[in-house]
Amino acid sequence: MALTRLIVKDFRNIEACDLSLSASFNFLVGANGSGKTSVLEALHYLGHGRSFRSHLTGRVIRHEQQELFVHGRLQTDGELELPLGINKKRDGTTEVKIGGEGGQKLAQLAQVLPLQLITPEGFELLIGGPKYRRSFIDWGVFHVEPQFYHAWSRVKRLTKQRNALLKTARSYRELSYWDQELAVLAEEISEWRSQYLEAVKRKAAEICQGFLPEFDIQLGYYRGWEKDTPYAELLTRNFERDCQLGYTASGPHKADLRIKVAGTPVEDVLSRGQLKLMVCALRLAQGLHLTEATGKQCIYLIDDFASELDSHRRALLAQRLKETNAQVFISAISRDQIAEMHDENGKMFHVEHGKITAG
Ligand SMILES: Nc1ncnc2c1ncn2[C@@H]1O[C@H](COP(=O)(O)OP(=O)(O)OP(=O)(O)O)[C@@H](O)[C@H]1O
Repeated sequence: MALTRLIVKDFRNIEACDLSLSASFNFLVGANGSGKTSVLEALHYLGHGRSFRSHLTGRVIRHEQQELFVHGRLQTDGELELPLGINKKRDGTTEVKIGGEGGQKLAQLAQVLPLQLITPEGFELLIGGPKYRRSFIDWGVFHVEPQFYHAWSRVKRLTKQRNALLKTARSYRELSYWDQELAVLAEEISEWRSQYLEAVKRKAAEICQGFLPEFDIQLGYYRGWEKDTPYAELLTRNFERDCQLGYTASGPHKADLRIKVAGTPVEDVLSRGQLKLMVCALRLAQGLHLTEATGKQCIYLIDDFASELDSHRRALLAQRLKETNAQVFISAISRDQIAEMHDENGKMFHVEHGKITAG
């Protein structure tokens, strides 16, 4: 599965580009501020309907323009190509097209175009708050478990509604009806997350063994509330405390992935380069599991590939990426930085002042 073509219009400093892509490695090389990350950001926009750099659409649309446009052609199994498109206007209106049909949801776009992003700020996954690791887990569960999206949206809505009720409720009876549904869905989601992590953990451990053989890395899943207690029981038991707090203190919205090296949090042990490799190992493991579980392949977007990595580690990462047979987009400031990645089927794009040329 790969994008064969990418058309971008009025996105950051890119006025217009139409790129014919390689199904393996696509290198974006150019000076600082030339627009390399903007190409990756446009691809991310096509898969998620949002930027990974700004929540404000106005920042992403090219200055003085009213709308941006990203269009891709996705080669799936067989000969057929699926056209995908997103158009976003300054007033916030979004139009998503899949297979030429408008009115599609962003979640459907995310479903057909699984992307994995690795940026120099990607350490957040390891050292940032639990929300980064929850979204790591949920990316995978979303792709392998068709019921997840609906169940998780419902849990978020029910928890919000519960938090509002906690501020006025006089007795647990006022919440119990809603909690029944919440408890069932929370248990289901936690089980999916747990199963997913079990599978990914094995793959991540094997990749880490190659990247960081000197460390014994452990991944532990925390479902968001104590072990062995059914969620329904916890909600009842914590009612008074939740009322005092004004929100639901425990639950799947507090789930986390605890990552340690010999019992110590990773940020206290690993160097920046090692942290980057660990992030790459986790994301590669997710991609491999996706292919195994669904037959789909994810597309890797790697911004500033060389940062923090010595040439030996770059070669290791390049090798592992090649083995996945996935489509990869890599940005770098110079060709030297990607020398370890030579790929006969790859394509090189030169980026300069928002203009992108192949060659
Ligand atoms: N909305 C916008 N309209 C026009 N230009 C923009 C907009 N937003 C950002 N820019 C400019 O786009 C350029 C591209 O930035 P980008 O981050 O893509 O560069 P880069 O090649 O990845 O740089 P680096 O190597 O430093 O990471 C920057 O010069 C930035 O000032």
